[in-house]
Amino acid sequence: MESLIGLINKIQRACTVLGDHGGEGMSLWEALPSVAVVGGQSSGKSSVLESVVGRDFLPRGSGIVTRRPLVLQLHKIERGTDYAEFLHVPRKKFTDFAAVRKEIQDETDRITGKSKQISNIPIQLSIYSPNVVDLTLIDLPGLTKVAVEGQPETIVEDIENMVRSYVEKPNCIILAISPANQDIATSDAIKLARDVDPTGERTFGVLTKLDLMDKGTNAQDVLEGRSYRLQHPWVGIVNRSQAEINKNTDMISARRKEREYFETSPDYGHLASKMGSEYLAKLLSKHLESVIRQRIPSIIALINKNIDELNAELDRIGRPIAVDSGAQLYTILEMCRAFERVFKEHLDGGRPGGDRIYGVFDHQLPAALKKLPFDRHLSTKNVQKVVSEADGYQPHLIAPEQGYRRLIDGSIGFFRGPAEASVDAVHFVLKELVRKSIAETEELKRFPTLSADIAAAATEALEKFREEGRKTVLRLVDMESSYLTVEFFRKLHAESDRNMDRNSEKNPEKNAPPPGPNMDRYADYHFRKIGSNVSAYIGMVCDTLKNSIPKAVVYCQVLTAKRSLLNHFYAHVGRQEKERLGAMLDEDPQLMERRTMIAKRLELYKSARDEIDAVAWK
Ligand SMILES: Nc1nc2c(ncn2[C@@H]2O[C@H](COP(=O)(O)OP(=O)(O)OP(=O)(O)O)[C@@H](O)[C@H]2O)c(=O)[nH]1
Repeated sequence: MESLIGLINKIQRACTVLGDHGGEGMSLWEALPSVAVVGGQSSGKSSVLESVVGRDFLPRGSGIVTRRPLVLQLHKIERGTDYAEFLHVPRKKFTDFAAVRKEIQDETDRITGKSKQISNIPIQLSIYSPNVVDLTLIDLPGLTKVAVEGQPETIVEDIENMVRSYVEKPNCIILAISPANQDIATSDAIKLARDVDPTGERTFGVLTKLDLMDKGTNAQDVLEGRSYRLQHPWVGIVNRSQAEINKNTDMISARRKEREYFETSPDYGHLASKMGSEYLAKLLSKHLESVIRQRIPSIIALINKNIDELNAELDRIGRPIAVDSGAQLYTILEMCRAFERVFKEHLDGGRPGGDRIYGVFDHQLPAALKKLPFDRHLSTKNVQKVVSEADGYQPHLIAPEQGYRRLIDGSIGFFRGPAEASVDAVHFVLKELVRKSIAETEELKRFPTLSADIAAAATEALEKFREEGRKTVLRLVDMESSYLTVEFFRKLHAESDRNMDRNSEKNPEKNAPPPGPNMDRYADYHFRKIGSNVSAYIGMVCDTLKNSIPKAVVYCQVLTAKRSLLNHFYAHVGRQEKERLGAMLDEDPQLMERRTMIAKRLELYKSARDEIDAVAWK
C-alpha cells in the first residue's frame, strides 16, 4: 500500500510537470503539506539534509550555493541500492551521487545562468533508498546578510522573500536550522519562523554543531525548550565536521558517530533517544503524515473545485473535436449553420445591418435618379440636334418618330448607372454582414481556418449573386428601350388636342400657330414640346424603375443569399478528404495549447482524487 507521503509526492511531482509551484491563487501545490528547510548560511542545512538522506549529494562551495528550491522526495524501498531521479531528466536513474550533485549545479545554472541569481522554480529530486523514511523536504537558499562579489545587491532581500513565500503558507512545516555555537536569539531561522508562525505550531527547531560549543557550555536550555518555546520538541544534531567531509567520512559511519555522541554525552544522554538526524527524519515523517491526513478533506475539496472550474473553462473554449471524418464533417456543418443563423438574423432584423439595404432603395437610388442629366439631354437645343440628325435629308412631316425614339433611347441609357450602383451598394452591405456574422458566431471563434473558408465561400457566392443582379437590372433598363408604351403618347396627343380646342374657344387668337411671324419661334416651340413629351415619358419610366430595380436586387441578391449563401460550400465540403477536413478545423494554437493544458490538469486532479480516495480511507 502506498503511504500518504508517497501519495503527496506523486501529486507534487505532477504539479511541477504542470508548472504549478504556487503563486497563482490557490494552487494545488500550495495546498499540499511540505517541509521547508530554512537557516542562515553555514548553519548546517545541507549537512542535515544529507544526514537525513544518508548520502552526499548536495553542491558545496563558498557563497550562495542553493539558488533554486530543491524539492527532495525521499522514498523508502525495501531492498536494493540507492538511486536518484530528477523530474527534468526523465527515465534516468542516477546511482552515482556525485553526478546528482553535478546535475543539481547544472540545472540551477540552467535557469539562473552563471550570474548567481536566484529563481523560485524548484528542482525536483527523488531519492529511493532502504535507508530513508518517506519524507519530502524543500531545501531553500540560506538566509544571508551580505551579497558577495558578483551577486546583485538585492540578493539578500530576494532570498528572504523567496524563503518567506514558502514558509508563510499555512501548509508548510518549517524546519528551522540554527547552529548551537551561536546565540539562539540571533538565529536567522528562528527570527523568520517567529514572524510567520508565532505560536510555533508548525516549526521544528533543529540545533546543529552541538560538538562545536565552547567547553563548559551546553545547549540544554534550547533543547529542553526553555530558551525558545515551540510546540514540537527541539532536536539536536551532530553533523560531520569540515575535516570529516574532507576525509570522505561516509554517512553511515557519521550517523553511528552521532548516535554514540548523544548516548555518551553527559549533557544530552537523558535526551539521547530524541536526538540525531535519524530521529529527526522519523519525527518529521510521522508529523508530515499526520498533517497530510488532517488536510486530506480540504485537499479533496480544492481538487473538486479545480475540476469544476476546469470543466467550465473547457465548455467555454469548446471541447476537443473528434478525429473521424464523419464527426469532423458534422462539426463543420454545425458551424456553417450557426453562421447562417446569425447572418439571417442580420437580414431579418434580429441584429442590426439589414436596414441598410432598405436605405439603398429608399435613399441612394432615388437620389441617384434625381441627379441624372435629363435637363441637358432634353434641352431644346439638344432635342433639335437629335431630331434633325434623325430626320436626315428629309425633315419630318408631322411628328419626328425617329427623333423621339433616339431621344428616349438616349435618356433610358442614363438609368444603367444608378441600376448598377444599387446592385453594388447592396453587395457591399451583404459582404459587410458576412464579415460581421463570422465575427459574431461564437462557435466559430476557435476555428480561424474554417472562419476564413466560410468567409471566402460566402463572398464568392455574393459575387455570383451580384453578377446575376447586375444582369437582371440592366435587362430591366434595356426592356424599357425595347418597347415603348405607345398608350402614353396617344394620351398625350389627345390631351394636347383638347387643350387646343379649349383655348381656341376662349381666345380665338391662340388657335393660331405660336405668336410671331418667323419660323424660328415656331421651331423653338415645336422642339420644346418634343422635349417636354420625352421628359414626361422618361419620368414615367423612372417611376417604374424606381420600383422594379429594388425588386430585382432583392430577388437576385438578398433572397438568394438568405436561402443559399453556402450551398456551393456544402457541396464542396462533402467531397473533401479527411485530411482537408481536419485542416479546416485547425484551431488557434494558443487555444489548443490551453485546452491541452486544461486536459492535463484535469487528468492530474482526477487521478489525484482517485488515488487519495484509494489510500486515505484505508
Ligand atoms: N563539527 C560540526 N561541523 C558542522 C556541523 N554541521 C555543519 N558543520 C560544518 O559547517 C559547515 C557548513 O555546513 P553546511 O551543511 O554546508 O551548512 P549550510 O547551512 O548548508 O551552508 P550554506 O549552504 O553555505 O548556507 C560545513 O563545513 C560543515 O562540515 C556539526 O554539527 N558539527
